[in-house]
Amino acid sequence: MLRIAIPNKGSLSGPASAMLHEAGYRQRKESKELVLVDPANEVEFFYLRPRDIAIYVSSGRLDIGITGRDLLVDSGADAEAILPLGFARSTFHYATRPGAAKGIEDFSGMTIATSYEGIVARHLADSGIDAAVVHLDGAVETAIQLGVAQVIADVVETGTSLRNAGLEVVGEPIMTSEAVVVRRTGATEDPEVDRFLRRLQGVLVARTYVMMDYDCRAEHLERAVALTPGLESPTVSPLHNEGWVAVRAMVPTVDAQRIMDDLYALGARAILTTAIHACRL
Ligand SMILES: Nc1ncnc2c1ncn2[C@@H]1O[C@H](COP(=O)(O)OP(=O)(O)OP(=O)(O)O)[C@@H](O)[C@H]1O
Ligand SMILES: O=P(O)(O)OC[C@H]1O[C@H](OP(=O)(O)OP(=O)(O)O)[C@H](O)[C@@H]1O
Ligand SMILES: [Mg+2]
Repeated sequence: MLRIAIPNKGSLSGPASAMLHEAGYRQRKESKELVLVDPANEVEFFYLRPRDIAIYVSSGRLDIGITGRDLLVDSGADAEAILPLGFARSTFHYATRPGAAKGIEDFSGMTIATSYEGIVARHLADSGIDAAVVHLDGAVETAIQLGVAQVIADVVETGTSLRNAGLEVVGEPIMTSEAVVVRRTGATEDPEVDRFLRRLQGVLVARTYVMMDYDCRAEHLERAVALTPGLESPTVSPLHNEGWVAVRAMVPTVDAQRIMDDLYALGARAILTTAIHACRL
C-alpha cells in the first residue's frame, strides 16, 4: 500500500485534498482525522504539517508527499520534487521599510526575521552577507514594527500583507514556489508511485485543457488543424455532407475563445468546447 503525506493545515491543505479527490482518492471528512486508508485505491494518507512532510519522506517511512517547494528546500531534507502541481504559487522575498536598504548588500549587520531560516541562511552565505537571522513562526511582517528585526524574508503572493505592513520588497526574488510531489532522493522506480503521478497528471491536464469539436470544409482543414494541433494529432472524421469534415482536438482552456473566433473566421461551424473530467495521456 502506497503511503502518502498530505498537508493537514494551511494554504496547501485544501487545494491538495481537492486535487486528490478529483483524482478519485478518498479524502477525510473532518480535520481531526490524521490517517485515512483508501483500500479501493491501495493508498494510505497521513495528514501532517506541511513543514514536516519532506522530513518524513526523506526518512523513507512514507513513500511520497505533497508540500511546497520552498518548504522542501528550507527543510534541507534528502528529498526531491518530482511533479509540480500548479497551486500555492508564491515567491520568496526580502522586504524592509522603504529606504531602509537599497539592496541586499545593505543587510550586513542587520537582523532578518523569517519562518524559512534554512533558505535565508543559505542565501545570505551564498551572497557573502553577514546578517543575523531570527526565527518566527508566522505573521513575520509585524516583526519590523515591533523592533525584532530590520528586514524580513517571507512568502509573497498578492503583496497585500507587505503593503498592509508598510514594507517593500528589496532585491530579486530568493525563490519561487508551488505545491510539489516529493520523493526521497534517489528512490527506486515504483509502479505504484507512477500510477499515483499519472492520476495527478490527469487532473492537471483536465484542468488546463478543453475538448474542442467543429465542422469545416475539407479545403480549409490544414489551416484549421494548424489552429488546433491537439496534443498528438487531431481526430478528423468525414461528415455525411460531402466536402465537410468533423475535427476533434484538445486545446488549452486559456486559448479556447480566441481559437473559436479564428475557426469561425475560417468558415468552421458547430464549434463546441466541452470540459475534460479526467484523462490519462
Ligand atoms: N498566501 C499564500 N499564497 C500562496 N501560497 C502560500 C501563501 N502562504 C503560504 N503559501 C505557501 O504555502 C506553503 C506554506 O504552508 P504552511 O501551511 O506552512 O503555511 P501557511 O499556509 O502560511 O499556513 P499557517 O497558517 O499554518 O502559517 C508554502 O509552500 C508557501 O509558499
Ligand atoms: O502576499 P500575500 O497575498 O499577502 O500572501 C503572503 C502572506 O500569506 C502568508 O501568510 P499567512 O496568512 O499564512 O499567515 P502567516 O504569516 O502566519 O503564515 C505568508 O506568510 C505571507 O504573510
Ligand atoms: Mg503562513
